[in-house]
Amino acid sequence: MKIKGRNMNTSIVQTMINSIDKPAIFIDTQYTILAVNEAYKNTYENEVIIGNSHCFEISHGHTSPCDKHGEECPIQACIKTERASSVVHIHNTSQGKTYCDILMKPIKDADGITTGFLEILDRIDFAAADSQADKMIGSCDPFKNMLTKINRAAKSEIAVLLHGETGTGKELVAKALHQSSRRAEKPFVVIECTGLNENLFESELFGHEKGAFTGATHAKSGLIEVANGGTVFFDEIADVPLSMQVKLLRLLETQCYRTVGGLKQRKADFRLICASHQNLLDLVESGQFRKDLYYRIAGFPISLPSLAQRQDDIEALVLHFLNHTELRHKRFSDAALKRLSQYDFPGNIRQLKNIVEQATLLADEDIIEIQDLPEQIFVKSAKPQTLSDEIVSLDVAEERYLRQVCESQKISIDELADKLDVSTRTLYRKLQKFGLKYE
Ligand SMILES: Nc1ncnc2c1ncn2[C@@H]1O[C@H](COP(=O)(O)OP(=O)(O)OP(=O)(O)O)[C@@H](O)[C@H]1O
Repeated sequence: MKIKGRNMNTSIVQTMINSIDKPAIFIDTQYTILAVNEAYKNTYENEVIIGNSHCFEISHGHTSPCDKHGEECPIQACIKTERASSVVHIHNTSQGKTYCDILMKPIKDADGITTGFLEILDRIDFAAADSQADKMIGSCDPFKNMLTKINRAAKSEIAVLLHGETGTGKELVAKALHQSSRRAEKPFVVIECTGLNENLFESELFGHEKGAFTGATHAKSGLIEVANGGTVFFDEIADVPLSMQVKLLRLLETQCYRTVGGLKQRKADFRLICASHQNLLDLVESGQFRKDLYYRIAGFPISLPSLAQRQDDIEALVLHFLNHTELRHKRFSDAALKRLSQYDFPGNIRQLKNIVEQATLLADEDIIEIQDLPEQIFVKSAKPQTLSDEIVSLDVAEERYLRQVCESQKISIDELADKLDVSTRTLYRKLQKFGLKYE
């Protein structure tokens, strides 16, 4: 990328910045702010001095660029790829630490030389790095990647398909999508697809007229009508019976429906979000889910990471759930937190929440120790260990592998050391280092 110093028409840039309805700045290649709009100034407490302040000083209170503080710098990505780049950062705004979806665009002159970068901010209000009521909590990379997708999808009407193991937060994400959308003031309606037979599904969805079937003593509105103008969340969409899938497809394609026993066509107006813990493409392959319906609902697929992929977030989530108990003055000991971070949580965030609630009740003292954790933590999970895409240090990989071996092997410690190709003494030393026991 060809880069030029600070030699450009700042009044043109200022006019461009002023026309942007989100907080925006123009910065030169040395991170100095050369133009700023009112929305940006109002976002931060730190005062912007044109030609003097650096972006990282205003947004983070740092004295050097973000990549020197363990965060990705979107300017570096722009320089590398010569294209716009985006990243999710936590900024110190006038409302405290706030997630922001940052879009960075290189600005070139007539000769194709980059004269600086346009930074546009989009606040993400539905998430926080540390405990805040009614927010999604987390800060690890898989969580931040998910936030970007949620934030982008929320701005459009596209049909979103959420895929994640049970308890990973699919309903919470669906609510965040709704609350960040233009439909936020309208209803958010959940349709639990599990256990609904064909008749029930149709009358729940579309409503029924008086006398439409035995027991229909009065007319009843369907959930599609209740959701008018808002969002409908179909939870566990894979459980919709095949015979009903075609009716659902017709509703989505035509946005029209009839109540059970009714003749009049009604117009539906809702944004569609679906969720499944199963891989729908596998179900399409095996003929259990209609391909046409799949492509209709999977406009924008979002995968939710399991808690095992979010080990760095466990402590923040523990504190968050603790804050929501009546015994919020209690604290988890370091050892108890470490034990929690070693467990792989087949029930994901919901299970962690339950465990925190149980442990606060079980602990007689204000400090919650390992022995206060519920027994399930000490029972080997049936979930097979697989290699994830996450890159961890060799030290962490060694710890995880040893933990897995300790839980699964029944041979003597000498035999185990032999198989691991270390001396028994070395094995004991490693077990001690990671706080593991081989029994
Ligand atoms: N990032 C998060 N921060 C804080 N709480 C969370 C987060 N994600 C999920 N939770 C909480 O975890 C619990 C489970 O979340 P939710 O019901 O949304 O999961 P789910 O994937 O829809 O579960 P299921 O597949 O069983 O329907 C809820 O109490 C929710 O508030």
